[in-house]
Formats: sequence, C-alpha cells, structure tokens
Amino acid sequence: WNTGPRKEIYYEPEEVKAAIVTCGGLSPGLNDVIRQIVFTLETYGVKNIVGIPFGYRGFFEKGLKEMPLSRDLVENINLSGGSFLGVSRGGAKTSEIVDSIQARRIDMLFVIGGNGSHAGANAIHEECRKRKLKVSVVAVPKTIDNDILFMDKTFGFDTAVEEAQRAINSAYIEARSAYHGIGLVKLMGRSSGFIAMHASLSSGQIDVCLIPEDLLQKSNATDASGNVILSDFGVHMQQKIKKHFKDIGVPADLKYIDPTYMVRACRANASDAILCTVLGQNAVHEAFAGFSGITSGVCNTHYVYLPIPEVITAPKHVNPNSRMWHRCLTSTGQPDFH
Ligand SMILES: Nc1ncnc2c1ncn2[C@@H]1O[C@H](COP(=O)(O)OP(=O)(O)OP(=O)(O)O)[C@@H](O)[C@H]1O
Ligand SMILES: O=P(O)(O)OC[C@H]1O[C@](O)(CO)[C@@H](O)[C@@H]1O
Repeated sequence: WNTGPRKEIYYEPEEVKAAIVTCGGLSPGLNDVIRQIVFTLETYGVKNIVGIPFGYRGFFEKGLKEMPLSRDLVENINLSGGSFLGVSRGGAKTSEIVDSIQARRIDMLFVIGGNGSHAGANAIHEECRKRKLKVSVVAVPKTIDNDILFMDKTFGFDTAVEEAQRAINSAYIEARSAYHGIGLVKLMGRSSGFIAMHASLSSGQIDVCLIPEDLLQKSNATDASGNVILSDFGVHMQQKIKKHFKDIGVPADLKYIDPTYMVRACRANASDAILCTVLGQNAVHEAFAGFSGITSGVCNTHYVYLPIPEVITAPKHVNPNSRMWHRCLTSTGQPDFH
C-alpha cells in the first residue's frame, strides 16, 4: 500500500490513546523513530501518548509503569543512542499483553523491533481481532542486521556500516605496522552478513570477508526470545589463525577487535535519521488510516506498508550468488569459498 496521510481518518485524535514499545536489541535510530511518532501523533491532535518501558515486558511486569510522552519530553532524545524507553528480549505472553492493552484502553500500538518483535506484534493484532478490540497494531522494522525481508534497508544499518569503518581502519593500521601483522574484526549480523559485506565494500582495507551465511556454528542454547545463540566466531577465528601460524612455525601478530556493542549503541547517522523520520511519520499515518497488523518500510526505493506475516516468513540473507557478494569478492581479492 501507498504510505502517507489519508483524507479520511479512522480515529478521533482527541479520543486516542497511543502507546510506543521498543523490543529486541538496540539499533541506532530507535530514539529518532520514537520522537517522530510522538511529533506526528501530536500534529494529528493526540494528547494521550505513552511509552511502554523495556519492550513487551513493560506490559505485564510489576513495577514497570507506562511513561507519558510529549514533544517537549522527546525533543532531544535523538541526540543519543539506545532507546529512551528501554528494550528487552523474551517475555512474549500475548494474552497478558492484550489484557494490559485492554485495561489501559490503548487504541494504537507502535511496535519498533525486528523479526521477533514483528511476530509478537502480529500475535497481538490477531488476539485484538479475536476479542473484537479496535486497536491498530503497527510496526516499524528495526534491525541493525538488515535481515528483514523485502526491506531495502532497515534503520541503524547504515550507521553500523559507517561505524564499523573505525574498527576496520584500526585493525588495518595495527596489522600494517606490526611484523607479520594480522587484523581481525568481528561485526554483528546474527545469521545475515550484510554489515560485514557492506563494511568490507566501503572500507577497501579488507583482504577477506567472512559472512555467517557460510559459517554458522549453531549451539543448542537460546536467548530469552528463543533465538539460537551462535558461538563466538570471532574468538574461534582468532584461536584458529594463531594455531595455524604456530603449527607452520611462522610468527604472526594478530590483533582482534570486537566493536559490536560500540557500533550498536551509536546515535543514528544522517541517512538513518532521515529514514527514521519517514518511517516514524508513516507509522502514525498508517494507524490513523485504520490499518493493523502492518509494518512500514522502504522496498525497491518506495516507502510502503506491508502485511507483517509476509515480512516474517524468514530472515533475509546475503545471497552468495548475488552481484553484490561477487562485487565484494572482487574488491577484497579473496577466493570464492563456495
Ligand atoms: N514468535 C513470536 N511470537 C510472539 N512474540 C515473539 C516471537 N518471537 C519473539 N517475540 C518477542 O518479541 C520480542 C523481541 O524479539 P527478539 O528478542 O527476537 O528481537 P527482534 O525483534 O528479532 O530484534 P533483534 O533484531 O534486535 O533481535 C521479545 O520480547 C520476544 O519475546
Ligand atoms: O547481545 P544481545 O543484545 O542479545 O544481541 C545480539 C544480537 O542482536 C543483534 O545485534 C541484532 O539483532 C544481532 O546481530 C546479535 O546477534
């Protein structure tokens, strides 16, 4: 569907109670989205806007209270990284969340999160329909990993690629200056290597880029949300490289940098800040148009609304047969390991 404001709106702004929740891990730009949702709601005339603290947990965990939000309060939150509302994983209890939505008389729920949060948002939407509650549940895709289907990019990704350059450059300088130096940098991406691929393409200082599409080492452990915990491949590589050079009797001075949480906690860069602004505003137009169970994003250069079930069928991966991955291989000069 086309995005943007509609001539006819489904809600009477003065009667609306709107809630915002941020779930999953951090991504640069979360505060920019919260801020734009609040600004746009106020522009429509909504007076009752609240933030749900610490993800879905804020709906049912004792001691967590909703936060009244206003333009004055959120004016400057985009100046820092993180989430003004807090985030969390786990604790997805759909019926308790909907009980809480009902008790708080929420009409619009804005869920800012990744694949898991979208699955949660869809479950909340379904449960609201089942109970015949007139609640618009709309999502804004957030993932530093850029692993949401159909989206050209998700906010935070550009910032992550840019911020990763600092770590790559430091590793490069250390490696160049050391006798038999090697620099190793670990970047985030869970099961999708978009950050690594784009950071390699943009840096030009990389000799080998490895992506999880090739290298996944699964364990049986899961995090609070049920995501499989992958073993630390950076540490694994560090040990393997050291052992290899020891075994062949060649000195190697390996410097390992893991900048992952420094990258994730950054403030959004200019291009992500613009994306967040558009997505935040579109989410509010989406809710006022009466949509629910829908997410907004940028797909094939167009801003669009998409049904949540379509975008969560699977995470998006780097296609090892794609032009982009082959451009990366050409740029680094590494062999194709396939
Ligand atoms: N299938 C699901 N149904 C309902 N809720 C879910 C589901 N999967 C995850 N959730 C809930 O959504 C929230 C966020 O999930 P998760 O921790 O997987 O992060 P995410 O949204 O995928 O973001 P990130 O990209 O940072 O990992 C958690 O509170 C989790 O319990
Ligand atoms: O350590 P945390 O907060 O559970 O998050 C780690 C995961 O979150 C992400 O940054 C984003 O989803 C992944 O790349 C990573 O695997």
